[in-house]
Amino acid sequence: MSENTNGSNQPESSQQDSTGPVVSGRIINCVPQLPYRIGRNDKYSALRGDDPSDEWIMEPISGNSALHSSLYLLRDSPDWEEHVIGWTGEIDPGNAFSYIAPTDPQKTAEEATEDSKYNSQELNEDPLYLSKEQKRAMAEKLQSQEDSKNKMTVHPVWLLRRDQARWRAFAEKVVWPALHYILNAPSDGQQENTWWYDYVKFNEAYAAKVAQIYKPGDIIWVHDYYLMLLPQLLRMRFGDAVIAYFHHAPWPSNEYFRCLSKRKQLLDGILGSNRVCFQNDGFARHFVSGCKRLLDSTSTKNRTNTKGKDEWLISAYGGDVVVDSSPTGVNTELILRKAFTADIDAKVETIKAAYEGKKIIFGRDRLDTVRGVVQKLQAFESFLAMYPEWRNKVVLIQVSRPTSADNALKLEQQVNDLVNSINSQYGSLNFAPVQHYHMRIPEDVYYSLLRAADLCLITSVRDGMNTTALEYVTVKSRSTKENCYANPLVLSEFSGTSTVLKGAILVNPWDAVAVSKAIKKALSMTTQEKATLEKKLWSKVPTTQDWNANFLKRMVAIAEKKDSEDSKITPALNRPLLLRTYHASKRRLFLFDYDGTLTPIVQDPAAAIPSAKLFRILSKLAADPNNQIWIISGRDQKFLSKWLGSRMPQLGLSAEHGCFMKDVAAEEWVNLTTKFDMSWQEKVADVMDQITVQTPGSFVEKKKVALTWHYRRADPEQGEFFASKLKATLDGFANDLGLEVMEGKANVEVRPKFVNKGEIVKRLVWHPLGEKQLYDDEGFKIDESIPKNRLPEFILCLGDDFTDEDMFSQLNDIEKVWEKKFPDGKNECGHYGFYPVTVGSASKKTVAKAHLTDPQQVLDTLGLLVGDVSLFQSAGTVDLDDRGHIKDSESSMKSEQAGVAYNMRRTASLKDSN
Ligand SMILES: O=P(O)(O)OC[C@H]1O[C@H](O[C@H]2O[C@H](CO)[C@@H](O)[C@H](O)[C@H]2O)[C@H](O)[C@@H](O)[C@@H]1O
Ligand SMILES: [Mg+2]
Repeated sequence: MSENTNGSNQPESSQQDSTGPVVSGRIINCVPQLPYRIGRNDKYSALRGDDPSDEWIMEPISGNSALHSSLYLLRDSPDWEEHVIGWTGEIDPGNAFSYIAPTDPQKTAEEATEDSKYNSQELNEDPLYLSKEQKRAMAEKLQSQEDSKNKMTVHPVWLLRRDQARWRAFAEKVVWPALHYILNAPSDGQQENTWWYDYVKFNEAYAAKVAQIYKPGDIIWVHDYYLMLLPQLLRMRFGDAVIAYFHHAPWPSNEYFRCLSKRKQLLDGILGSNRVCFQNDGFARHFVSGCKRLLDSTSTKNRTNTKGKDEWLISAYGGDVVVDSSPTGVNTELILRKAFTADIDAKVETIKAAYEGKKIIFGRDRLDTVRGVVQKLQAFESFLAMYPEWRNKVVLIQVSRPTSADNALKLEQQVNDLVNSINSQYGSLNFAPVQHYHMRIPEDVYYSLLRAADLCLITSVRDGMNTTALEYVTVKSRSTKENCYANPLVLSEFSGTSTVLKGAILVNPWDAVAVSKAIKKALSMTTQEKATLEKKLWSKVPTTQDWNANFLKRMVAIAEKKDSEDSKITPALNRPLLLRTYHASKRRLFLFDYDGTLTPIVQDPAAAIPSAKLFRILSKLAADPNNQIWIISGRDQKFLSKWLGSRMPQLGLSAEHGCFMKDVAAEEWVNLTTKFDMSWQEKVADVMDQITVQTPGSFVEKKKVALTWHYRRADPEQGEFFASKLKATLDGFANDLGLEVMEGKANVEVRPKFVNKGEIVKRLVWHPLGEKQLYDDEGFKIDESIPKNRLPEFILCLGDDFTDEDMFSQLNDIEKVWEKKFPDGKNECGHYGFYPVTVGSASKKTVAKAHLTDPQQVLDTLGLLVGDVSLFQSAGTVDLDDRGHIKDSESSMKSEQAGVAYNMRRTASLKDSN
């Protein structure tokens, strides 16, 4: 199958008209980790001669209950065939290696020492060599964990290198803190770069896995911040795919998100999706705002449904990405079934009896800084201080799940100190008012505590969706003798859950006095008040069933709509493919816009001068005699000559949006507008001057032909307002004068209509590459007799703005002509080597076939072509082996050989011990 110029391995036509079914009925769920823990069973199973796959145990893991219950419900749904792709998590090698050469009483001390040395080295070097057969056996075993009638197929992502925690590092140590309003300490960034490298590879491993099973019409559902790059990696491969990204965690204000060094790459990665969904409107709004500020995206807002939910359309890279919210829920049916059994009734009775005469406040949180355990304890201490009448009458049972966070020990210490302080002040020999359990508790104990509780207290300072709150309200909805029906919930207003349980007693966890008052209020509520509150909350608990159904319903609608022409998504440029085509071609033409493409946009137009890096890369490109480079800009001749032409005469230049041209290696400029009446300039300048007076900070750039009104330094709202006013005024007479009015980046430009960047592109492409440009007074005519082998065979055209669309559409038109004229002239990838690529997302729609995020990515991409930047630095599409090494690299081969050797030794050792 041929690859098209954006690198999808679907035929080009399939990007235009969907070839597969709109929806296939299959969901590919990409989750950060499979819902199982995998580890060695025991060291003896192999010795017993059992099947090697029996050495492994796989057990369901707790945590992330919303996501896991969604996976299980979809598995049982008659409407969908579910595929789950997920990392195995850290595989526990257990004691596996001690039996390679078990200590043999017959051996000498020296031999035994040798053995243990050998074994410990093995363990340290790579405890996780699994042969292909073992991996297959484990995958089958994972599959068989599910019941036989299920329709869920599990596809493990194996990443078996040493230090398996590396795969989490960037997500957990860099992204997670920013999402939770925590700023990391300043650093030289070296370690972060290593983590980033692993993060990219982690995402790429998923992309490779999806590619193995993807069929047109599948819905790909990517979950959470470990996989932010995956949507874009998939978009590069499957231009037509229906991709959703659901962000389970909170999304921060841009003031925090923008502190991440990889902020643009992360946003860019997510925006490969058709839909980006959050737990609530607030998070979605922050995301939209971040995209506007960091990527220069535009957005429109719709109020979509009767529930008053907001929905945005972000125009990113030429396509519309839906941004909305849909809170995850819990499986209320299952919870009620599990929480109300005879066994749990008995456990509730026991708990109640243990704290007879006392009210039970319950909390269960992960022990990290954002779950607010410290705040909770401080508030409880204040409560006992403020309300002495409650002393000895209330107990706080706090279950804190351990974490491996860097600061876990410090936090544990702080929590222990607080618990000790409260218990020593307000407790006695018989009773400690805080019962703190720093552990995971089994599900039955958890349900028993939820049922026994008189109050649930959640004081997190930041979370996406707190399922404990939802589970508590669910359990309290049932009235039984032991259940303490309708007991209330005190909930932090900073928890994502507060946006769905708006009726709960909401508190600011930073205000210990307010929380104390809320505890008092909750504990003093009458039965009637409690029942009313519970009724209100229970009706709002989102269920996983509804979440799945609504989410997928919307995705189906998006899949159906995406076929309409106005909602195409432009994928990221496939740089490996670009590089391949570049190397395989000789007659190469580069057509570059300048501002916003080769240089970043800055406040002052005069300050946007070329960087040393740009010169270095352009010089290297131009040094290859097969390359011809043109800068096609809105800038005037003076600027282009001064900053580019004088330093690199080998560049071709076009100024003022196609009004002037200077041929490659020539000195003189040619004016293509000599025959045009220029009296319009005065009229346009007058109108612009009037608007300038009304818009402080704005100014007019008067070029030889074109005029540009700039408002970047004006107040943004005022600038936008007067820009549209100016455009409307100019549009009123532009057509009659043969002018075009263009809205650019914080500017409004006017030039004669008959010249544009597209006309220049037409002239350059329909021209024997390397020959002098000829001009005559009759204007430019296409010479269709030029043989294909003298025309360019690689054209990279880059531009960021509205005016650059003329270049892209010209290339698209020429491509169509060539399809007819040179049907056999395609390259080995099945196209003509045309790469119309937009930079960023200033214009809402683009006819470009691919995008690059910003000028930095442009330079990286050009650097890639001249060998300055490695493929990896230029980001994306590196195939990995199962251990996370780059496929076919030296380290991959070494690792493979070591694995084979290891397995041989192991087998021999097992034989010996039998
Ligand atoms: O076709 P281009 O090479 O992209 O040039 C388009 C216009 O770019 C310049 O203005 C823009 O860039 C400035 C510097 O970053 C920025 O301050 C301004 O807000 C942008 O509109 C230039 O001044 C114009 O003459 C070009 O037509
Ligand atoms: Mg530009």
